[in-house]
Amino acid sequence: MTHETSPLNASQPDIDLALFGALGDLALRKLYPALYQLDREGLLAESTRILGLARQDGDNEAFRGKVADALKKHVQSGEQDQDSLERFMNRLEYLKLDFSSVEGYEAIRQWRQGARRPMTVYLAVPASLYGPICRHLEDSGSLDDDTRVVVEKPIGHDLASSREINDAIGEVFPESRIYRIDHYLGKETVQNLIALRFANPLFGTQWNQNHISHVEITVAEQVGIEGRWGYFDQAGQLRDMVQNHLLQLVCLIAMDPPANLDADAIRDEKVKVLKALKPFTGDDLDRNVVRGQYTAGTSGGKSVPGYLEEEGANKESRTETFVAMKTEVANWRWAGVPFYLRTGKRMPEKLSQIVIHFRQQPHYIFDPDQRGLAANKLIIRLQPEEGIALQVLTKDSGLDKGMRLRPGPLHLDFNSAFPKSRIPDAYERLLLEVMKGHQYLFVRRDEVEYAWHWIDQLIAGWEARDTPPRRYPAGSWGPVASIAMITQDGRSWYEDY
Ligand SMILES: NC(=O)C1=CN([C@@H]2O[C@H](COP(=O)(O)OP(=O)(O)OC[C@H]3O[C@@H](n4cnc5c(N)ncnc54)[C@H](OP(=O)(O)O)[C@@H]3O)[C@@H](O)[C@H]2O)C=CC1
Ligand SMILES: O=C1O[C@H](COP(=O)(O)O)[C@@H](O)[C@H](O)[C@H]1O
Repeated sequence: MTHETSPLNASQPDIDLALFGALGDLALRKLYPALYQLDREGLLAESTRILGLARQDGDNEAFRGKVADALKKHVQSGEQDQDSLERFMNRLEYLKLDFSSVEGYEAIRQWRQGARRPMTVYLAVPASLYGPICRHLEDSGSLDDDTRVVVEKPIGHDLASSREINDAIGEVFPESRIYRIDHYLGKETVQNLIALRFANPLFGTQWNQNHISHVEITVAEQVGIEGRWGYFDQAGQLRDMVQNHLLQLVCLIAMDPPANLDADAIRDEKVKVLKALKPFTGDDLDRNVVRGQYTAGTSGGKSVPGYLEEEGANKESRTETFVAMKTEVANWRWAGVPFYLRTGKRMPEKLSQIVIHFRQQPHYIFDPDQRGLAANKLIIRLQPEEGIALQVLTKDSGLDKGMRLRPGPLHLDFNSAFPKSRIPDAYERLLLEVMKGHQYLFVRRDEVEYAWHWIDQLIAGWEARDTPPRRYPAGSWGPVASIAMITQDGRSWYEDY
């Protein structure tokens, strides 16, 4: 191992990886860097091979050149060492293939001939190809009984299309060998939610409507749509971010304790949360959901175009780039506790955090002027830096202060608290878990479908109203209405960044 302490559990699952969409954005920007890091950490078996499949002309050498360029760009220079790079490059092979036709798949069967290790097939391609690729793999005799398939989000556009895609994959693979990625589940702090909630009685006993007044989730992105107009305009922020990432965060915060850490025990509890999400009805939608679209503004000190001026834009588009909502998990634990969610593109900074607001003490004995001081908050920061802070009230120090209170954090910054361990990227964790055959960080079919069911009713309400999104300038925290939505409840978005 070339690195100090690996936060990933050291073992080397021996697999072959067939990567469809091998020259696409996701592969180049996320998957090779993650695989390289696993290799560098000593977590890929010596015999593991990686077959890149794409439709561009090319051979192994040209392919390795492209991957090397991607690693140069996307791996920190201090983490690029010659031995690891060379070892990684030697694992790579290339096959030119048109995925939509069974012709050519025979080459995958040949590649696998004689290999004893199981194959993982990673589909980094549009979801419309998931079914055809699985079918062609099966028909060409390229699959074994232990082949696993990894699919990316979004699975479909709504409940009906996600069912079709899941059916098509399910004709070839049983659920136990399907790994649906939601990369937020691979983020270190997201996994820490499980440890935090279920390993610490301090929180476990307080985690309900008796002690928590409300929950906030912000997933703010500084980027715009990064040249992905074609995809994004069909999706919008609700489908792109809320249907998957934000709802997964809601599930992990709201779920009841699973009986154990088995994948299905956890996923059963998450499904119960999705089923308990209150649907939006009638005026609820106007009051409790805000859609926004960014206009020209400033991002990172530079002028940036509005959504409708992005390359390839349809000037009439009403697609939302921002959503804020107030929702509720209607069950025994959470009844009456609002969950405020917001996510948007072109916000002032990249910031993902969950804030759990605890209730005030029932009887207050301090200076009445200080009554407004906020009660305890637990701030769980996913990015940019990962950490957990508990906002507590303590006595202000000094002889002349009497019993004055002062809010301050009890703070756990993962980078400084555990300086020896590098925090792995979400894709490293997820790829390793697939290779090990662990499904607990992957989304089960019924989770995807209940999430779509809830999103579909929200979209149907929007469509029935046909109101345009509210505008917000790039570089702002979204439409003013999203601030009004929370202030009307006497609260505000937590802004002590
Ligand atoms: N990029 C990201 O950050 C994220 C992506 N995802 C998901 O990951 C998947 C891949 O996304 P992304 O990498 O961005 O997409 P890209 O379009 O960048 O990559 C897809 C790749 O698949 C290839 N491809 C498409 N059709 C065929 C075909 N019939 N035969 C052979 N090759 C084909 C494309 O080739 P060609 O270039 O020749 O068209 C392209 O290289 C999608 O499902 C996306 O929703 C999920 C989360 C984030
Ligand atoms: O899945 C997606 O996620 C990214 C945001 O991911 P993050 O890890 O950078 O927070 C988002 O930009 C993209 O539109 C979406 O498809």
